[in-house]
Formats: sequence, structure tokens, C-alpha cells
Amino acid sequence: MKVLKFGGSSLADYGCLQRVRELILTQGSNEALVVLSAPGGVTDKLVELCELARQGQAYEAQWQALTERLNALKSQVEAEFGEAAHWPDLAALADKLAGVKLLRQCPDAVQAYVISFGERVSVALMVAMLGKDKAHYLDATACIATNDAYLDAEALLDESRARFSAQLQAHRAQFYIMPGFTGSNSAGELTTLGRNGSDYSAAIAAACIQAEVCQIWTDVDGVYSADPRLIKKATKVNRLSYKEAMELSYFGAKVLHPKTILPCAKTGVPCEIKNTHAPELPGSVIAAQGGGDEPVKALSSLDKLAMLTVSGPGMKGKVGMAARVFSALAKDNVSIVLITQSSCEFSISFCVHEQDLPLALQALQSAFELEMQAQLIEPIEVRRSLAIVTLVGDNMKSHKGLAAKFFASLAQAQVNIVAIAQDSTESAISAVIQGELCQDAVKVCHENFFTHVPSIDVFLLGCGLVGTELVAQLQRQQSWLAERNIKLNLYGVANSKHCYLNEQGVPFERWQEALADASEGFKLTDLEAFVRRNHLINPVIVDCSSSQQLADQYRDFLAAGFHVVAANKKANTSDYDYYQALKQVAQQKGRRFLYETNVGAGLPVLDNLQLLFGAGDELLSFSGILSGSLSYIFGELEDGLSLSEATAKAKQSGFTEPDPRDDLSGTDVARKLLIIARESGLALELSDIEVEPVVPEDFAAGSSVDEFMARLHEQDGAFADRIQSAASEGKVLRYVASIADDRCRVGIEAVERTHALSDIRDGENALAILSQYYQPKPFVIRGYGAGAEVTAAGVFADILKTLTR
Ligand SMILES: NC(=O)C1=CN([C@@H]2O[C@H](COP(=O)(O)OP(=O)(O)OC[C@H]3O[C@@H](n4cnc5c(N)ncnc54)[C@H](OP(=O)(O)O)[C@@H]3O)[C@@H](O)[C@H]2O)C=CC1
Ligand SMILES: N[C@@H](CC=O)C(=O)O
Repeated sequence: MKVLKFGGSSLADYGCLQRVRELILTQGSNEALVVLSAPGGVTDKLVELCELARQGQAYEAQWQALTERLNALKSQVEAEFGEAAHWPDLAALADKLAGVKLLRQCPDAVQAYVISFGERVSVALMVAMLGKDKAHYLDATACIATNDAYLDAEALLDESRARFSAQLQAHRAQFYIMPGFTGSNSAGELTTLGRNGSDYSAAIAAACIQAEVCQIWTDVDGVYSADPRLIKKATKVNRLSYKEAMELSYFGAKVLHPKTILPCAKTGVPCEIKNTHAPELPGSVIAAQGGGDEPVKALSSLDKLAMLTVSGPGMKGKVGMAARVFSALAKDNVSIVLITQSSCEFSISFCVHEQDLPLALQALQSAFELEMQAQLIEPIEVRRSLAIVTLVGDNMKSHKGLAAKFFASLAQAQVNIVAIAQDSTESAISAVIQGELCQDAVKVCHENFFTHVPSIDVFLLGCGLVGTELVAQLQRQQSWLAERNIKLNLYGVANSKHCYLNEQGVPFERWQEALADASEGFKLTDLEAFVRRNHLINPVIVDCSSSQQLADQYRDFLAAGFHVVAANKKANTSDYDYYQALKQVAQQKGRRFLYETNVGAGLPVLDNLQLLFGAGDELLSFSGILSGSLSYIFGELEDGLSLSEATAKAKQSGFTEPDPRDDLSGTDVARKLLIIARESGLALELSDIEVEPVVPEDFAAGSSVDEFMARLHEQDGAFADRIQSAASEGKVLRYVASIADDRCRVGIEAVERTHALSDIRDGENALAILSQYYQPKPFVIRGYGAGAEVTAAGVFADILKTLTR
């Protein structure tokens, strides 16, 4: 025989009742024992009425409304099925409430009687709907034997088994319909099994009759990998072990009452969670073997907790202290959710439900009064508003690194861990955290443990030449990314005046219009709020501006939990302390600071240097052409173009800096050389680089970019002479950067036509690195070192690197 249990949400109105009737009838000619909760909301209302009556307040109007609701259901059922419902005695219930109001007292036994009324109503209605020839009203008080706790009774399985057997034999029927939530003590008085105790009733029944299955019908598809109200991407878990289900329900999973599993586990009856509204879907099966290879099945969270710490010199090495702590709490019926003890035995910490905190404190203070007076025990420390996040999975024991991943995920969510606990079977690992961060913690942990598509959440600052090309590449590469199982979201774009953020992602087709319409400029606090609101776990700020003001904020970006990807060279060429600080804060925060495009645009220059020098190599000397624009300009000069014409063409081709004076002054090359020097271990400042500008410093100063470009032809003559004179010696001019003998220099050099650098033009860069390992022939990198496309591609590659640590 099967046991089927239907919860309150499945019985809320007449339509629901009909659906349940049909589901029962799908059993065909098979017998079934059906356990029913009260119609949705009825038990809560009865509890409220009891409380109002106990306080001597008016409850009558609400009572009236409740009885009207229930009587309306009864009339509907009787009219439809022509069968009189075996209606519970509402008048007796009204008398009880009146008595409570008169006495201003509500003994537990009375309360149990009142609040269990709804279940009897459900059963009366369902028996009438199924017909008395088929269905029998199975009296739960005659079947479930419990202890004397009227409001949170424990079932006595052996005695209940005998009672069930007798009752089923005495009343033969196809369907036994039994009210959930109730039993009776040895005196025959009605007891209740704790809130939502109907699941427990069903499990007890299933265990007692050794049912083939205990089906819990509810309003969700089964047990989820996390609370689906919190986590949109939560998925149904098909199969769990009893242990996994117990851990989950104990630590907050709402779908099952914690006490439900034990009777099933004891007798090996499988338990199945199914959705009344989608009965065709397979539910979640809970059985002896959880099955599946996944190490973590689900995660749950429990909030509104407080942690108490008992500590002091009197604790250390003293036998029986823990026992005294816990028996003091047990005496007052305080349930302990989680316990941890310091390894030096100096303190014991444990969590209780916040509602139990006053009782727990009082119990401990009176138990340790003398020790406290003697200062052997310190005043009990209390931390309120805590939560527990728990990972559950039987297979965790055979996998390494899960705890590390769990704690790293909590760190990623910026959550501080207050305490941790793991049971010795390694089926559950729990962290106590601040309650207000519980949702963040669950979201990040779920993303890391269950979402197998890693995501990168990009905010692009600077949408000029490089930034615009980057957006185009992000759009173009979406399917390439999807094939590689990567979700790359562009959530924000900003220029110097506007910042556009969109929780659905920036629309690729009209991002420029959206940005132009945005009213506010970029503020880090807005991005932080956005990330928090949307629970993003891999946010990346991409700087494709040349703004010093943004570069100065990288430390804050990293500290706020963003990765930083920079095409902008200004942070790495700020003072050396800042350059160092950025690396440190990135390391501390577990975030990446990536800037491959700072030197050689898309060429893999800095990655290679970091690999070489990170593996113990040492730089001996360096020489190369580091400027795409100057490589282009000097090549064009060789072909007969003037300096002003060549510069205009370089600018048009996207090789120059936003302000071409940065190139012609040698500053941009000096920045790149400084970065190479720093990456090689030299603690230099920008002022340490000797710079020979292409055009005199005073010529470049004080005008706008347009004015400068308009006047540049004034330098054409002098430059033509220089080219001419080099040519007469069979040489060409190149803008060369070098590090040799602790001297860093950038400037114009006349090189033989046979020299390797004479060939470098058209925007190409070339770098020759002579090192301990690479000598006498240098390690050489060559390729296009400027231009929107290669630079954006380099930025793109850096963005992808944020997925790896
Ligand atoms: N071109 C190349 O080959 C390479 C370039 N780079 C680097 O890439 C960066 C971008 O170059 P490029 O695209 O040519 O520059 P652009 O001048 O074309 O674009 C710069 C962008 O940055 C924006 N911006 C400026 N200040 C801010 C701010 N405070 N907040 C947000 N956005 C801001 C500008 O906004 P607005 O339009 O409102 O002024 C503009 O959108 C530079 O640092 C450059 O050195 C690196 C390697 C190679
Ligand atoms: N303006 C720069 C662009 C890359 O950093 C150059 O000319 O190389």
C-alpha cells in the first residue's frame, strides 16, 4: 500500500480538493492510506484565535469568518457529491475558545485540540468526495501513539504499528483517509506533532504499515538544489539519501518537516516529493542510497539564529563542562542548532533559534552562576542575527577541496565566517555567517557549486576607439563563448559623462544611444550597488579610457571585489608604491588585475615576461620598438610622407593615443618601457626614463589636439632633413626603447638597413629580451602593436583570464 500526504496548499479551496480527489483516484483499485493537512491557512488562523482568546481579546468575528469558509466548502462538497460530510463538532470547538477567553489561559491539551481541527475538516470533506463505500475516515488518535508533549509530540513507533494494524483490519476500505498532525498519548488524549507535522504523520503511517512508498504531495516539484524562491537557477534533485534529506530539512530546506525522514529511514520506506499541480513530473525520491556522482546535492540556509559562547579559564580541561552547558539548555527545552568548540577547550559556541535566546541565556546564567562569580566563566557572549549556510552531499567525503571551495565562495560573497561545523560522516558542512549576508552567500555558493556555466560580468569604462571595438567583439563572440560554456554579460558602459547600466545586459544593437541617454556619470558606488542587487559573482571593470582619474581608483575597484582589466597604462605608470599596492590588494582580494595591452597591444608581451621572471629568469637588457604609431609614422616618413601627413594617417588608423602628443612626446613609449622595467623587477619611476621627444617639448605644449595637429606641419622641414641625413648614411630612423646597464631610454635612433629594427614599420612592434636564459640570442616578440582591433582582442583575452586564478 502507498501512503499519500497532501499539504495545506494542495487543499486550499474546492478546486484544490477536487484535484486531490482525482490524484487519489489514480491509484485505481489499489489501496492507499491518505494523510491530509488542514486547508491552507486554517491552522494559522486557529493558532491566532487561540492566542486572541487567551489574551481575552475579541476573536469572534474571525471565528465566524473561518467557520463560514469551512461551511461553504462543506455545502459545495455535499451539493456536488450528495454525501453528507462527517463534520467535526464546530460547536465544541467554539466552547473551547470561549473557555480559553474566560480563563485567559490555554492549556497545551486544549490548544492541541483547537489547532488540529483543520485536518479533521479536510478528512471529512475528502471522505464525502470519495464516497463512504470507498473511503474510511481513519482516526489518527486511534493510530498514532505519542509521548505526552501535546504540542510537539514524538511518535512511539512500535505501539503505533500495532494500533495501525488493528485499525486497518477493523475497517476494510480502499482508501484510508487520516488527519495529519495528530496522535494521542497513553491516556488517549489528543496530541499534535509540531507545526507542519502532517509530513511526520505520513512518515509514521508509512513506517507502521511498511508502505511501498510515502508520497508527499506539495506545491513544488521536489527538493531543490537551493530555495527556488531565492535562486532562480535552482534545479530539482532527483534522488537523495535519507541522511542528505535530514541534513537539508534540519538546516532550513522547507519542503520537508525535519522529523519526517527518520521513520522512513528506520524502516527503509522510500519517500517521494511530488507536485500536486504537475503530477506527471517525476518528483524527488529519498531512499537509503542517494545515488548520483555529484559531491554536493543541495545547499540550504537557516536564519534568525543567535550564537552563544561560554568561555573562561574554568572550561579548560574540566571534565563535564560541555555536558553541563547542554543539560542546562535541555532542561529548558532549548534546541541547539549547531555546536563548535575551540581546540584548546577554552570555549564552546553554539547556535540557537533567536526566539529561544532569552531562555538559553537564563538557563546558562543560572547553571554557571557560581563559576561566573568566581570569574572562572566569563559573561556569556551573544551574537545575534546570524544564519547558517550548509552544503549537503553524501559524496562530499570522497572529494577533496570542497570545503576550500565553500569558504572561497563565502569570501567571494564578501561574507565573514563566524564559525564552522562539519559532521564526521562529511555529509554536511556548515558555516555560521551574518544573517543579512545569507542570500548573497547562498547565491554565490549555488553559482559556484551548481551552475556549470561560469559567468563574467563586464562593466566597460571608456567607449572610444578601443572600447567600441571591444563591444563589437563581445557581440560577435557570443556564440563562440556559448560553445565554450562561458556566459559573458556586458552589464554597463560608460564614457566621461554618462554611465548606462542594465540588469538585462546592455543591448548590443543600441548601446550607444542608451549610453547617450543615460543621465549620470560613472560612480563606483553605483556599480557596487548593481553588483550587490544582482548578486554578480565575477564582476570586471574594464578600463578602455586614458583617464588618470579612473586609474587612480583601481585600488578601490579591486578592494570592492571587482577584477580590473586595463588598456589604460596610467595606473601602472603612476608612482611605484601605487603599482605595488595594486598587485597586493588584488592578491588579498582574490581578484585579477590584468593589463596585457599596456605593452604591444594584443601581443603577449607581459604574460611572457611574467612567466619568465616568475620562474627565476633575469633581464640583462632590452631593446625594441614599442610604439605602433611611431612604427607606422617612421615607416611612412621613409616612404616620403611628411611628419604631419604620417601622423594624421596614424591617428586615422587608430594607432595613436587619444592625444597624439603622448606618442610624439615619447611619453607613451616611456610608459611602456617603465612597465617592462617594473615587471622585470626594477623599482623605477616614470621620471627615471630618459626621453627624447619626436617633436620639441615646447612645441607640443599648451594647445588642443586639433590645434596641435593643424600646426604639426611646422615640424615637417626639420624632420625631413633628419631623415635625409640618415638616408645619406644608408640608415633609417626608428623610435627605439632600451634598457641596458640600469639605464632606460626612449628616443630616435638611426639604424643600418641591415639592422633587425629597420624592418619594423606599418604599426608593428618588436621586442628583443636578453636574459639569463635567453642569451646570446634574445627572446623576440614581433607583431602589430597598436590598432583598435588587436587591442580590443587583447582586452578580450584578459577578460577571459578572470575565470582563472
Ligand atoms: N589605440 C591603441 O592601439 C591602443 C590603445 N591603448 C589604450 O587604450 C585606451 C583607449 O584608447 P582609445 O580607445 O584610442 O581612446 P579614445 O579617446 O578613443 O576613448 C577614450 C574613452 O574613454 C572615455 N573616458 C575618458 N575619461 C573617462 C572617465 N573618467 N570615465 C569613463 N570614461 C572616460 C572617453 O569618454 P568621452 O568620449 O566622453 O571623452 C572615451 O569614451 C588608452 O588608454 C590607450 O592608451 C592601449 C593599447 C593600444
Ligand atoms: N599609441 C600607442 C597605442 C598602443 O598603446 C602606440 O602607438 O603604440
